[in-house]
Amino acid sequence: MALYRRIPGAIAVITLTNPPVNALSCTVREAIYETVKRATADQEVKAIVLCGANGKFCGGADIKEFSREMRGPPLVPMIDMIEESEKPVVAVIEGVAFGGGLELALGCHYRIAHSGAQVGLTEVTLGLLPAAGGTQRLPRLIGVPAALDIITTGRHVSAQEAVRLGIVDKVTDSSAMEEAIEFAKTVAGEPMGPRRLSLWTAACPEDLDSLLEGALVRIRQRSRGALAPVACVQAVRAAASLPFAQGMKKEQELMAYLFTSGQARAMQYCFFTQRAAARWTTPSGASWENTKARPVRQAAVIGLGTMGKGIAVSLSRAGIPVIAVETEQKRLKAGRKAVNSMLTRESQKRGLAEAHLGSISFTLDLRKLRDTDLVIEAVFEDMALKKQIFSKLSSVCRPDALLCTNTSGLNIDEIASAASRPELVVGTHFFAPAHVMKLLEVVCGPRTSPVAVATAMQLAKRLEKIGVVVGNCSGFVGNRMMRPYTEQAYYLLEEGARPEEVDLVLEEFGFAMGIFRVMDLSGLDVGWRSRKELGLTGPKLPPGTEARSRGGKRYSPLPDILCESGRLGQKTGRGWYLYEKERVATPDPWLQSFLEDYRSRFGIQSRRVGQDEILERCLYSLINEGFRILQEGIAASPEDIDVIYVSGYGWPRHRGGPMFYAWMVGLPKVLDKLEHYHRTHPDIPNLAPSSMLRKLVARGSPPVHQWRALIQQHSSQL
Ligand SMILES: CC(C)(COP(=O)(O)OP(=O)(O)OC[C@H]1O[C@@H](n2cnc3c(N)ncnc32)[C@H](O)[C@@H]1OP(=O)(O)O)[C@@H](O)C(=O)NCCC(=O)NCCSC(=O)C[C@@H](O)CCCCCCCCCCCCC(=O)O
Repeated sequence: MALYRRIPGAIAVITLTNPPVNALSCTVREAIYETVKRATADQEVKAIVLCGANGKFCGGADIKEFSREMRGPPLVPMIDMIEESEKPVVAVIEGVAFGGGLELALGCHYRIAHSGAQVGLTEVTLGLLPAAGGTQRLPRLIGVPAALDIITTGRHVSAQEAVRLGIVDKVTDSSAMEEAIEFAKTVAGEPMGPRRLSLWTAACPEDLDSLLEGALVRIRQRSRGALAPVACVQAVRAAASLPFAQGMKKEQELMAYLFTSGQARAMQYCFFTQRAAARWTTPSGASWENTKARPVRQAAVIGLGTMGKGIAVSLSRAGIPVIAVETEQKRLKAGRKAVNSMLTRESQKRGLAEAHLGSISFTLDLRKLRDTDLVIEAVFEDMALKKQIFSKLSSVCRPDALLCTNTSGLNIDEIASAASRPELVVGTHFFAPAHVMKLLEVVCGPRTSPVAVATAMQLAKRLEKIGVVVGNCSGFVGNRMMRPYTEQAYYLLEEGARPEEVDLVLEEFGFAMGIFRVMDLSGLDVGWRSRKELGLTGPKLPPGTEARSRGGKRYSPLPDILCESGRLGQKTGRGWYLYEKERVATPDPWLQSFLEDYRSRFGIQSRRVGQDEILERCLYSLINEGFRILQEGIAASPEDIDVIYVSGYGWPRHRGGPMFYAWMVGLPKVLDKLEHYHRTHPDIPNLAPSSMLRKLVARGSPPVHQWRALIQQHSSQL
């Protein structure tokens, strides 16, 4: 609703009241209409102040209403009505003014913000564009270039920047409300015509076309295939070139197109699932409701390799004092130098005062950890070494200290078996670079206690990461699903495709990088090491093993052969591509002839592999593994899998995540295609459709949010 009150000085105050973010729901819009009409009709009222309850102006349109039938008064005429008011309307921006919230404020004649407030036209992050006049009013207010940036990125703009750009008229460190009331009194009675943005012309650079073209290039690089940012550019072009009324018409047309696109639905799904994952409930019933996280006042990181350094920086940035441990003086010195320079860069970039950083001390002595609340071990992926460390930690640390292992796939239960209190052992799978990447897989072993999970999830929040609780299995959720996906990519090369063809298809789907470019970036030796560990190649491989088969299943030795010949990716200048200029991947003629030789050596008839087949085999095998993960209870819900993929594996947000995408494509189609590919390749068991997928198809392919109820509770590993 919106509350109305009259205060001395002939001011009407209208307060949007719809916790938690004062979203513009049907009821709120109705109330705004009514209260603005009342204020304009009241002879005693000379000016109107519009604010939000609980220190937040407005989080925009009510996103939940987008999936229902639209009811109530629309936003556009409501904002027009405010702008047309002869009495000045002053918006008080505290907390946030996002999306429709900022559009509402742009319809007001003045905007006064608190210094801690943020504004933004965030619709593009939901697969939409600002469709309550934002694409037309903002360019008129601050000029086309600045508005284009804000509208196409959806970024949050600080109050300081907002006043510099002219989005708000004034910023105050004290009460924005009091400031606005005093200000409203001074402008009461003035003509409002000059304050109506719809009457302004947008300041436009001479080279408008090249500005817009440049924006489209950046959009293609950042989010290839996403419709919303492109529509935003078109809407801003309309603001620059058309009268307001025609620009508004264009805005509405573009919105209608986006609104009914699957992309908007996918991105709104991402918005809600990310928040649902943070709420953390497991099928076994553990949740925030019944479990209290232990406070973390001091933490330790063991190992200052790439991951350990990033984790130490993350902890410090969250204001948590850290003890960093290494085994040798030389490594400790190098680690300290690297961490300190990372922190300096971080604080310069983010404008963090040193006082807000947690202190970091460096030591070779594990006994210094006796008072820490939480330890994150981040040494190499070596089970024996990790077990040795956990055994030592058990004797050194406090009995209630949480012991975390940063591993990308080792068995948490086995690591916990070396600790005296396995219930306090939890996996924390950070992603590289750990101080940048948002995802944290919180891995529960069979003995991990709810308190340990809650503490790790609370830590994720403090580190501003997206924590997702997963069960213990090789590769957990994310890496486990990557395996069949990567394997399909190798098989496609064996059958006739080229790395650049596979990558192009995946990049057109929306991944920032295709799988072969990703492998070159992270180093082919990472997978090689783990295949050697598993005895799939290298010295542990039994003599006489067939080159292209392991345990009766198809196997591709292609990546092993590349590694053996020293092609480890970008770091050696050669991998699946050639890197003559640093980081620039070019197709390598050597690889092409190597693949031809390989095919003829193994009698493989090379064929043209179509784009559909590339996409379907790569994605559906990954999705199929997702269904197996659900069936085994390794993930609590399909939404959790999708959050992991969107926030940690570059799955395009406008495709919602693998499980959501499967549902959008149609589960019967996914099943049908998997059956087809499995018939064609019976030696690839990953292509055999999982029983969970069959079950969902048999039940009529219910929407994703209903799958959780169908997952057998008793199989849950969580
Ligand atoms: C605001 C935040 C920054 C707050 O962050 P914080 O961390 O404090 O809290 P949470 O993020 O956890 O949120 C708390 C709680 O609130 C829920 N929530 C947040 N925002 C909204 C919202 N806008 N609507 C509904 N619910 C919201 C959130 O889910 C949490 O709930 P939970 O149950 O999980 O506790 C942060 O929340 C944030 O960033 N929010 C999103 C801000 C945003 O992006 N706003 C833009 C919204 S879209 C918009 O405004 C569109 C406008 O341009 C209006 C367009 C007009 C529409 C007209 C439609 C015409 C369609 C025509 C189609 C015709 C088709 C045809 O022809 O048929």
